[in-house]
Amino acid sequence: MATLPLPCWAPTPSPSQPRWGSSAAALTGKVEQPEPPAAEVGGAVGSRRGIHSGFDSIDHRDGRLDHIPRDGGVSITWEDVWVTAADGRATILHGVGGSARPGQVLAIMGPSGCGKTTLLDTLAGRLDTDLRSKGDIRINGRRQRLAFGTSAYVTQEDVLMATLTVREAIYYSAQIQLPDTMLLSDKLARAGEAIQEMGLTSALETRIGGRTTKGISGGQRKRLSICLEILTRPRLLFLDEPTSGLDSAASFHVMNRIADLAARESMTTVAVVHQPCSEVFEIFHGLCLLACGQTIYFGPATNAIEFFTSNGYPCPPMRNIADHFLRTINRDFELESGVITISSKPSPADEAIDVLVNAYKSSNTSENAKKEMHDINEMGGVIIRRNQASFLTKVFVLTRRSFVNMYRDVGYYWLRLGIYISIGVCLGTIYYNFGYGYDSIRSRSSMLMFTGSLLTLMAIGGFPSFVEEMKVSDLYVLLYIWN
Ligand SMILES: Nc1ncnc2c1ncn2[C@@H]1O[C@H](COP(=O)(O)OP(=O)(O)OP(=O)(O)O)[C@@H](O)[C@H]1O
Repeated sequence: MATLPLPCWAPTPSPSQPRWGSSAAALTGKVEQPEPPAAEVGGAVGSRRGIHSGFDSIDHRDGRLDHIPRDGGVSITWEDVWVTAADGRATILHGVGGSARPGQVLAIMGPSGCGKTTLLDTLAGRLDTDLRSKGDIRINGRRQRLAFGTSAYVTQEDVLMATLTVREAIYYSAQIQLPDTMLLSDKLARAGEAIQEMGLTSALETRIGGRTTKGISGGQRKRLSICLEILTRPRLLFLDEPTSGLDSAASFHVMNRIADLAARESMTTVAVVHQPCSEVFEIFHGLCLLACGQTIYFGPATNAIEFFTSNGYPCPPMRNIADHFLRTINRDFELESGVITISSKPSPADEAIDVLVNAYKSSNTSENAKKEMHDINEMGGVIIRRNQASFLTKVFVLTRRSFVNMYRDVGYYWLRLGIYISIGVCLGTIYYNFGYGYDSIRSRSSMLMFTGSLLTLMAIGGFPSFVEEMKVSDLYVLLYIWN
């Protein structure tokens, strides 16, 4: 075999996976799908020890992964991605590009409305139907859909069942998401690990709560949402504002744990982040800075400040560099504050965006980013499909969860039961002993009519609970069917 330069995150050669097997497959267009060992597919806790032993050292700050697990992780590249509204009136993303590699955390930052969530949705393949995208998005060098269980997405809005406790939410989720080949004790152990990783031990027995009932705090809700998604140890994790609602210490711990997990499990993490504190910013390996749908900077997070300084926007002393980036390119409030007038020249932020976008296009950073994309695409890689819980397990666990939910919902279950019993007693009293004559036929029909209408009307009362459950179920649909 010809000696090719070894990219920094190439898998350690082994008899079961030759170093260049996947790469060669990508180049020839054939994908070799070696039958993975059962433990690896299932992702059992026991198997994770095996995976861990597959890599010795990971320096996750400079992104060099000297050894990665045999299931070589998932890289994603995107080039010249455009997103427009279906009616053609607005262009949200203007030809953005970038890449993310296993073990790394890529932060997408930018002012509000610049297209961060749209980019995340485009990469995750869950763009709104009223938006159109074009561009070249590749998973391990190929245009392909992600196999089951490969990716997870934590949405901005936490979709959780209000009546469950934190422990129940995680345990039910573990039973539904993890494969039947995994022992229940292993599933619970995996859930325990995720609970510890997200620092939820103290809130385990607290109800989640919702609009009407107070439950866990906003920060704990966010951590719970992340916890539910990392149970399967996805290869690709998309996070939309994982630190919103968290104080700076909690933000740091959550992001730090996600970065550790990414490094340990060779997980590729792409996160939309709003205004990180300096400690959190230091955790990011890569930074994708957007403004008005255009790339201001894409490259190592550590080099971003140098890029701003060399283009005339140095960070003032004692200012958080993430704040500095966002302040420099935020034009939203300039109109209101009178900086922009109809006749005036471009505002300072418009000017900065213009300078930085052009500077980035002609910079070495942009060249390096393109080279990196090319290298990643050349590398290829095998995506191992994961097993999921069987249909029967899902039905059983979801039914059980639904009963627990209804049983604890006083309005939905107990109040309705009380109403049914009272109406039953009334009807029984009114129609008691009405005999078997011709007259009783009319009485029976009117009673049946009344009971039928009542049940139909009462069913409408359960609609809000049904909507809540649908939201949670939608998430599962995304997780299980969309994948
Ligand atoms: N379905 C849509 N149709 C038309 N425009 C849309 C649609 N979805 C989003 N937009 C617009 O696209 C722009 C980018 O939206 P997006 O949600 O990606 O921004 P963002 O950077 O994530 O903002 P924030 O940080 O406030 O969440 C916004 O101006 C928004 O109004």
